[in-house]
Amino acid sequence: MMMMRRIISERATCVSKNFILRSSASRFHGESLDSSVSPVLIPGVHVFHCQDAVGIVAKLSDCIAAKGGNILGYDVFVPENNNVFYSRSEFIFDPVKWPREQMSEDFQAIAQRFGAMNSVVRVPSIDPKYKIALLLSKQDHCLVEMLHRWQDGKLPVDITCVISNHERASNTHVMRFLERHGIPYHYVATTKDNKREDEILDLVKDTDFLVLARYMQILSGKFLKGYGKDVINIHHGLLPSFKGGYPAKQAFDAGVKLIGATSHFVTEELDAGPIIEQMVESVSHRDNLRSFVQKSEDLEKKCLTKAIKSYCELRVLPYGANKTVVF
Ligand SMILES: Nc1nc2c(c(=O)[nH]1)N[C@@H](CN(C=O)c1ccc(C(=O)N[C@@H](CCC(=O)O)C(=O)O)cc1)CN2
Repeated sequence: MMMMRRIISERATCVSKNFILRSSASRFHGESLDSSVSPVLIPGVHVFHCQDAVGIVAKLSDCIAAKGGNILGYDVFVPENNNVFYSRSEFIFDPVKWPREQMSEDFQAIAQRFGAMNSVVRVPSIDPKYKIALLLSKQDHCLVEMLHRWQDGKLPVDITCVISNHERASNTHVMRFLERHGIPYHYVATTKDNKREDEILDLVKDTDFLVLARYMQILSGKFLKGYGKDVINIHHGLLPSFKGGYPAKQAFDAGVKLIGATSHFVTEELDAGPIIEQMVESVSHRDNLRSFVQKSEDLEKKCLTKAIKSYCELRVLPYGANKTVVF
């Protein structure tokens, strides 16, 4: 699982959109700025994971402050009996005073100083959006939700393509939406004996991560190794219960009083990867299988989009063998 293991030093590009935060009365270095002369400030996020040591927060916060950055939020997690340190900081800064390339170098220097296992910085208004491909089978409610959240800007990603082992008529809502937005749809028919993973790998080679939005084919270890980046799945059940197919029916047959959905990283073992997000809803004797399925589908749509948003905002970090820290 390659979650966020990249030490990213993206190339600076011009500020791609007017995503500017004017500091009306913000202060840094003690100067008080009024809106007539204040520089344009833009948001940045930095996540850090290293062996615990004294002075990490001081070094990281000084790195930001020394370049005139102003920290707006700072989360730290140091687990008990485990000598590791996690942090996520949100800050605003003047890209003229702190050029993007220099920012990567400055955080990289601290990462080297502490032998960090993870140090990722992102400036949403400068850095390229994450490129993702969406894989699905027959049901498309998760895909539709993802497309609508992407359309209303809540999912800051570039969808490079949609891949499915089911064909869809061109006059369907999904296909018309994809055509309108220039998102290619690839029908890759799979069989038990031929999962056509090499073709899928070729289609997704330029993405930053993959999203399985009800893709009902088990990906091989060879595929996951070959892809080498994160794959995020939505399971319409409350893992680790009810792994595998038809979890809503498994839950119904088990007489549960809570149903749920789980978004997790995909590993070779089915439905066993580190959990990113879970959502639950009560059910009762008054529910039937149809309402179990309907409630599960409503939960999984929300759970998946929240997990993808958290991932894009650098809130998700690997923790131990099979857990996550989600700031
Ligand atoms: N390596 C992994 N691949 C996939 C995972 C995973 O965790 N690791 N998650 C699944 C999604 N999934 C549940 O969320 C799931 C998908 C498929 C099956 C299953 O039994 N598939 C059958 C074929 C079913 C069909 O063709 O309709 C099979 O592959 O034999 C169970 C659970 C996505 N991939």
